[in-house]
Amino acid sequence: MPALSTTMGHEPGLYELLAALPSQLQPHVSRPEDTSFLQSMFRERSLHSLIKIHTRLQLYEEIRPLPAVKSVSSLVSQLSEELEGKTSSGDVKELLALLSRPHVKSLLSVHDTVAQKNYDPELPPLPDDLDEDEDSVKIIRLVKNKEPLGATIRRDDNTGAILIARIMRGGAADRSGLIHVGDELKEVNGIPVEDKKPEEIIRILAQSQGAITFKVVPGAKEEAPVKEPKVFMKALFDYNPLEDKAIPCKEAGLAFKRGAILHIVSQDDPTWWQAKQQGEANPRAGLIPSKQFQERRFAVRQPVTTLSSSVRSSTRRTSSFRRSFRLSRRDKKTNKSMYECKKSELYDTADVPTYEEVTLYRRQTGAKHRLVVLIGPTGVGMNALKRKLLISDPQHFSITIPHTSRPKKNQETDGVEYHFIAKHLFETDIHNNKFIEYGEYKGNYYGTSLDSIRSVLSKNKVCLIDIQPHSIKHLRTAEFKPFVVFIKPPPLDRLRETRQNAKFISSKDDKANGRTFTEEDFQEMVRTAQLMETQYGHLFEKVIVNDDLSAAFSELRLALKRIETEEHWVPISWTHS
Ligand SMILES: Nc1ncnc2c1ncn2[C@@H]1O[C@H](COP(=O)(O)OP(=O)(O)OP(=O)(O)O)[C@@H](O)[C@H]1O
Repeated sequence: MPALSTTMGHEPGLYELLAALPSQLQPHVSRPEDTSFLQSMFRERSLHSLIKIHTRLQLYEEIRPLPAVKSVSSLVSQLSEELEGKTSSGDVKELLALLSRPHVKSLLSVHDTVAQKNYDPELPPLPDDLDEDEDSVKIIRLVKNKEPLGATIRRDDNTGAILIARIMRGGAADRSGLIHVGDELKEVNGIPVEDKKPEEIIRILAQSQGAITFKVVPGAKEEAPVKEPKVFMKALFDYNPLEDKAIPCKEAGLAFKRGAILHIVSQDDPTWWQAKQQGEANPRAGLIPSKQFQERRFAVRQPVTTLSSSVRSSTRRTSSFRRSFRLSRRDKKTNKSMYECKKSELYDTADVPTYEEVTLYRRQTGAKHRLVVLIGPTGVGMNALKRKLLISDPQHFSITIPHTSRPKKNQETDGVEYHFIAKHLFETDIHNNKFIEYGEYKGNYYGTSLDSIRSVLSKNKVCLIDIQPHSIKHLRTAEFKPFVVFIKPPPLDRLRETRQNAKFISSKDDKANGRTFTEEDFQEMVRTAQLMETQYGHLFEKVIVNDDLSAAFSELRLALKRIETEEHWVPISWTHS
């Protein structure tokens, strides 16, 4: 192929690139006819001309020429008039002949249009014989690219008219500002829609490409310009409009995952809100089920399997290390009852995971830290992670001191290993809801009190606790602002590999009883983790898979650093106490 001309001199690189393109593209082109097509395309004179124009335009961008006069046509007609009487000179005759040529006249007129920036088309005058009573009809032309138009339609039950039901915020229809809710649709691309079903109209729209013409009768009241409300919701469930039978228009729906932050731009419709996903570039809002509607739908569904939330007894004593008291210590006798299916349990509608209103929050320097709550199946490594955090920075991290009603041993100090209190006082505290969790082991009570958490937080330290997931809701207050981290076991093969030498009970006290993990332990761990995630996943702000312990620790450390220093989303109710 001959080298392309580089005589323009401005962009030799571009010409060289064009010349080199066919050989560069060679490996990607399989058919010979495609190769010859490419070669002839790059040789094409019009392409070369386009490049020249492009280069010139770039030059103009830099110099930006300004017109000397705005109306050169009138100047020329003045000049022609003055020269009319002096036609004796041959030059004057030639000039007059030139100036009167249609091409030159058109060129001058184009110059004036550009100089005056007069680009608007001239509209024909309105006819004089307009019927005042006739509905004013608007003809609207929208250019449709790949994105949907962002409007939904419905048939009016009384009149049978096809009306615009919704305009999606930020969508093509909304951006045009020409179509409004309540407008009556008469025609699409010249096809009358009165006798058509909404689905048929949608099909016509979907099949149309490029410019679409609508004939509409404007609705009675124009929508007042709406200010986008600043409501942000955290999604507590996964949503896929394509699987939702109730949504009025699947294409208009917005899919999202649990944990997504949604900017709710319209709550006008009590059933279908409009929302945009925070942090996503798409300017068009999509339909999502409203909180109320989603709650109603969920309320009729029963959870298949739930982790029991009522087990309060038969627990083992926790280790001296584990001061944050936890009832899930695996005990062959009690384990079954803790995780069994409770089909009879009524689903608490307050727990229906739909949306939670959130706001951005940044911890002020010196303000109390958020309470760090680790959740996970027994044996997954919560203690190991807490221990690593404590060792990494003992001035910064701390754990709670549990209460017990058992007698103090000689080597123990009250308020160090435990707060030792009498049984009847323990029972009074249980009665007064002073414990976040408590249990009984060999006739003695053990428990973690809310005050023990407060005590750590008031020292301006990060308090680390691990609790049963059903206890989280009692801590979800402005006071504690819990940061809930789910410690998840890796897949079974990785559990077997990484826990070969690990002891089930990790504490010093229980070392004598420590044994290695069995296959049953691993399966139980994975199964429980799945149940926890299904039932309480919406409460987890962070999920860390504890495969390699050091990696899990680094991930946890980083997450904790972030919530201490960076802005992040928290429930709005936590910020105005
Ligand atoms: N990623 C890991 N790789 C290998 N061993 C691990 C890992 N994480 C934890 N372990 C080991 O597994 C055992 C159980 O861990 P740990 O006691 O921290 O679990 P836990 O979640 O606190 O359970 P429990 O609630 O029963 O106390 C310990 O011996 C610990 O050292």
